[in-house]
Amino acid sequence: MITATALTKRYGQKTAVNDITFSVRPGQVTGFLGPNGAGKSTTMRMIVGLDRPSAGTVTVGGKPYAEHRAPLHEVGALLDAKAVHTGRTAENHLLAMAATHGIGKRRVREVIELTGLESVARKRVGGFSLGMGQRLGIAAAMLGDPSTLILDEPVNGLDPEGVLWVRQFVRHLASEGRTVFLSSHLMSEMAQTADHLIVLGRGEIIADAPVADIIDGGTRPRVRVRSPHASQLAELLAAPEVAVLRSEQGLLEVTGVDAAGIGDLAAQHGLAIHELTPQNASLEEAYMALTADAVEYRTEAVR
Ligand SMILES: Nc1ncnc2c1ncn2[C@@H]1O[C@H](COP(=O)(O)OP(=O)(O)OP(=O)(O)O)[C@@H](O)[C@H]1O
Repeated sequence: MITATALTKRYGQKTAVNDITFSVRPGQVTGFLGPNGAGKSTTMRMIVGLDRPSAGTVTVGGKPYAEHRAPLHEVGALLDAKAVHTGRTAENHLLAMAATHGIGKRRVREVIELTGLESVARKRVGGFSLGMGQRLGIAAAMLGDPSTLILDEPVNGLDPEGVLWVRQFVRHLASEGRTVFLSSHLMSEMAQTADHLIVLGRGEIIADAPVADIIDGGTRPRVRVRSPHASQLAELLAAPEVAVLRSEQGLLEVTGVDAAGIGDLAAQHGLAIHELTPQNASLEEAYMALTADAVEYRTEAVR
């Protein structure tokens, strides 16, 4: 369990994290989202004691990170996967880390197996692919068999197989009752991996809710309608609460009426319909709507 209370971090004039209060609960995967510069990494660094809060507190398992006698058993973190001594082999890197924390060789072998690094364990980390580096970072985070895992962008740059592996791995960790807190910019991945989301914008919390609630709350259901009478149908659908978008000849994207309503209306007027598909709301859309006011660098639409 991670508990942040009125947590604030200022760098000179810049307030990176502004008075945020949240909990990350055990037994589920909590995603941490937000535009670039929103304060995610700063928050994660404060959780593991790498940055000191300017105000407020953050605890893991009831205590600030630094007050745990064996912090690696409490929290495992992957914050910068590239921050590994490149001349060492993966195994030696893990053995060195284990030794400084009183962790035995057996656990090193276990985490190597757990993260699928057996075949490359004796190779130098300098020659590792990004995916292998991420696995090694996760192996290091797992060394102390911690009850809380904090992973900053664990799927960054991974191929689809690596992404799937991370997803299954973190879901498994949560199912064991651990607290899993991870950040990512990949919305579709987050939608499949996380149970709960905390969304940050300009250092403040803009959403803290189950994934399903965020998706439902941020988007209105849409229906895709294909008809040779699209124009006529669009006129019939016109109402203050209805939005009809014409993206191409014969195709309408309708919000404000469900598929049954559209189908019935078309039938009443004898209009043929060739397609009537309710569109699934996506986390990406909900996220864009939520963070529209919080992005530092807005891009113009590509024309
Ligand atoms: N050491 C520092 N000194 C000064 N400003 C900093 C420092 N670290 C972070 N910042 C600023 O604090 C803000 C939050 O940065 P942070 O890296 O936490 O954001 P983030 O949400 O992790 O972004 P990204 O998605 O780009 O990784 C940014 O405006 C950043 O420039």
